[in-house]
Amino acid sequence: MSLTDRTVPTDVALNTDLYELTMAQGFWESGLADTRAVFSMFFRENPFGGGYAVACGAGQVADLVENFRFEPDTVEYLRGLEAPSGGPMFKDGFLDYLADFRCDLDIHGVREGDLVFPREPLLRVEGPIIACQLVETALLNLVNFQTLVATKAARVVQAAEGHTVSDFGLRRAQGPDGGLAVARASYIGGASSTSNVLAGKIYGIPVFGTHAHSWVMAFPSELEAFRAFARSAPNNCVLLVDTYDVAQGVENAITVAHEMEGRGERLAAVRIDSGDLAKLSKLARARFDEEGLGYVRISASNDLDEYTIQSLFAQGAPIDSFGVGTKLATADPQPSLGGVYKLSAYRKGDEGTWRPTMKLSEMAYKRTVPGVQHILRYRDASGVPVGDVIVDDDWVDETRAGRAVDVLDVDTLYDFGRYEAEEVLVCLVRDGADTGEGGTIDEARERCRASLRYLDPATRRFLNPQIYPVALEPGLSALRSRLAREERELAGNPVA
Ligand SMILES: Nc1ncnc2c1ncn2[C@@H]1O[C@H](COP(=O)(O)OP(=O)(O)OP(=O)(O)O)[C@@H](O)[C@H]1O
Ligand SMILES: O=P(O)(O)OC[C@H]1O[C@H](OP(=O)(O)OP(=O)(O)O)[C@H](O)[C@@H]1O
Ligand SMILES: O=C(O)c1cccnc1
Repeated sequence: MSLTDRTVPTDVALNTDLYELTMAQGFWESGLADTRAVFSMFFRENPFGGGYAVACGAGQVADLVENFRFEPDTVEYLRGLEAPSGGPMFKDGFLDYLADFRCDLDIHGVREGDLVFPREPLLRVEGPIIACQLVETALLNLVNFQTLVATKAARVVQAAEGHTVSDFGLRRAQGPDGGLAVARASYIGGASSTSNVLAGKIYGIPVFGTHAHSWVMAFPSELEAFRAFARSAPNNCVLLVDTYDVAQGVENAITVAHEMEGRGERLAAVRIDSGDLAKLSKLARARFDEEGLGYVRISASNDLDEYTIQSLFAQGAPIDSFGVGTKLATADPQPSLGGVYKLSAYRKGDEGTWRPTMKLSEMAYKRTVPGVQHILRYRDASGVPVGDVIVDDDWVDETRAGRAVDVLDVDTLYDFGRYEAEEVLVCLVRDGADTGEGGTIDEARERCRASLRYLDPATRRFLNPQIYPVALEPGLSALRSRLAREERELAGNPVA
């Protein structure tokens, strides 16, 4: 695998499921390739039972689209594929088409670091249906995982109450690409640094590290190990004090801290990686303070997540920073966001208007939202978001401005008329080219911080958070009900 300045592998066009190519060949052969389509990428539930998700991945969408090419060696690989019942999988004419293919799409998306809620379009992809279909898997792959991890990171950072969090997850991440995505998404979600040096080089994320137990075990005694580390890394000295016994480890760190002071240096911190982190951090804090070493910080690690960190502070643990690995990198306990990509409108030939489409599932919960959707976020006078409304400009009910109908329950109505609204989606890609609206990861990180600061604490809390209103503009809601009725009638089941 080659790693470049993006997380997506170089051959982005093949970073897909086979069926996208099979369908693309079908669209090409049926003369449908240029039918205009709109797809919406969304998820149905906030991850981790929380009240929000942090959008992440949109900043890399333009890069993906601009590099979406079928290079000659890729085309030759596809030419060599055999269908299960014999013969070539792909036709020569289609492969010639792919060789000249340009991903001529317009893509709108929720900016990285912005909050996003169930059923609203995280991405809206518009263009020839063949191009929309070909990018499906790669877009989901890019946005699903990073949104999940950015949300996890935001929760961990929220629990850390202003104390720093470092991503330590590379060793437990889902492969090298997964580790990079974790570092990037964690940083956007609010982590201050990563132990992943490649992520530091590629994305400019600050890197941070201490030392392992093996360092201590490689010396005849812990004190000698600490002394050698302090000599070798005096400006970056964090000593791991739990290899044998934390109380003794702290005493050894105190000895070394005093020796460092004699050389005009400072011990930065100690790290505790096992045992009762509340009890041991209090012990360490008390001893450093008694020794006039109040500047030595206390760092903790060991299978941490938002709940353990919250509990540690509830116990009064004087911990200054956290290293969080496994549970961040694997988005424990929810391994996937479950984001999907659904056709929401299409337009044939030179038709001037879109035909909205929806998927009517047996479960109302799985019913999609039709149309060319965008999101209005309403805020109260102090900037707190009070609700999001999904709008299709072609289906607005002018008589009910500011009103909205809950996305899951048509009997729940909202009136946002007295609030200010802002557009949530930005145009990331226009005619296949980067608009520059994706922004930098530092901007995304700041956006996430600000968004969470404004979010109602009732929606932000971990336990039984208040559901943030996501609604449809009344015209779009009426359209959705009509399409559902028509689809049921077509299926011969008008009352279901
Ligand atoms: N005071 C505490 N309150 C709540 N959870 C804690 C506290 N101290 C530690 N934990 C968490 O409890 C879990 C288990 O801790 P424990 O001391 O058993 O570590 P361990 O993994 O068994 O130790 P080792 O790393 O030596 O194998 C970890 O997730 C740790 O973060
Ligand atoms: O606990 P995490 O959140 O995953 O953070 C990363 C862990 O990785 C390191 O130890 P490693 O797992 O290699 O060994 P250990 O568990 O025996 O300390 C480090 O000491 C952390 O405990
Ligand atoms: O630098 C550290 O302390 C570190 C990095 C990765 C995993 N565990 C610890």
